Amino acid sequence: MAPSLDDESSLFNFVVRDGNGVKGIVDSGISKVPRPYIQPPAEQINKKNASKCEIPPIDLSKLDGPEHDEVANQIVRAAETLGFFQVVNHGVPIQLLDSLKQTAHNFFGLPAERKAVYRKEVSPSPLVKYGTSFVPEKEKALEWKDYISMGYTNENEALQQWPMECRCRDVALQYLKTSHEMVKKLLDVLMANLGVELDDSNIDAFIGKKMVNMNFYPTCPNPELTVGVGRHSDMGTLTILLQDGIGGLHVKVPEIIDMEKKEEWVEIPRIPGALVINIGDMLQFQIWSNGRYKSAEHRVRTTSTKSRVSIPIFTSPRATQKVAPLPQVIEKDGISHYREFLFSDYMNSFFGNAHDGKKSLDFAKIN
Ligand SMILES: O=C(O)CCC(=O)C(=O)O
Ligand SMILES: [Fe+2]
Repeated sequence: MAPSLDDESSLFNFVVRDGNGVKGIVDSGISKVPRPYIQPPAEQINKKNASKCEIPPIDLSKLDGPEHDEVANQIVRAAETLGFFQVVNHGVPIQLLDSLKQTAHNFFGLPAERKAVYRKEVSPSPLVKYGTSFVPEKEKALEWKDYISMGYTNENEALQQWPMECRCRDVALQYLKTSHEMVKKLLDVLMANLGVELDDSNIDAFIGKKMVNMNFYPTCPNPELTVGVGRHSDMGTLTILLQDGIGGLHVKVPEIIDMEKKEEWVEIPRIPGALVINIGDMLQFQIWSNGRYKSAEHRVRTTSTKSRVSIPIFTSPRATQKVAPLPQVIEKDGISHYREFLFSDYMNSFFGNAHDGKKSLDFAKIN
């Protein structure tokens, strides 16, 4: 039944509690966004303001050849400046990227009751969660996004617990497997630059946990008033993101001395076959690198023309991992900008609050 969009508590129940999501609102045939989705003016995104981020994609296949050092430098430089870059020839089959996008559209196209069984409160698995917005109970304005997330620590668990609906489990597992070598290579380069050698004994401390999300941003009648995702940085180590041809991922150029457009929002261009890589808070490495690598603030604009999907893999330490700036880095810097903490405490703080730019890092900052 169509919700009464004027009554905010019945709208909330329809979207969040009953699992209809934003998709349900759009399917009910609205011509303007309901009030709870209208962002305060400071958070609204003016499309005309965002210029394209012109940095060319990095060819990862060259890491294995004579141009290794040059490519490694490009990766380090990107991590130290924008905190975002794109890669091509990354080893994930292009056909699989197409299947992932199609699967995401198929899954969110299912009737609400088939998706609602994975809502956190009723999900048959603690690894699998279907939801909408980010932390709807805490947000002043809701985000125009539905998602399903699938946590991964080992293959058996994933095979048994991930949803088989629309082949979600199979394509997401393939995505994880075929991207693992690339993640290792990127981490290897970024760690080597900090003086840390990555091997089988320490890699889990950095990427022992992974999560594949499928994000769905339905068409929005008033893109200028809403956000798909509000300003945030990712909390983990490295994020690998597949976006489609719609666009709308905006990144804030950090306040650093030698880059044009600082403090401005730039849009990450859509490059067919490319994957977007970004640095998360841990890696900001911010923490492990003592702030040398940047976990950039980003957000997503909605559009009125077509629904958009994106499929990130979030890599992070396991919940029980202690995290602090690396001794090799402290020795060089002579000062530590972050205290030691348990990763589960950082996660609780991150998921316990609405998106608020880079405030998440305050949890660990030493002032
Ligand atoms: O959809 C996108 O392009 C980005 C999504 C994002 O930032 C996130 O899920 O953390
Ligand atoms: Fe993000």
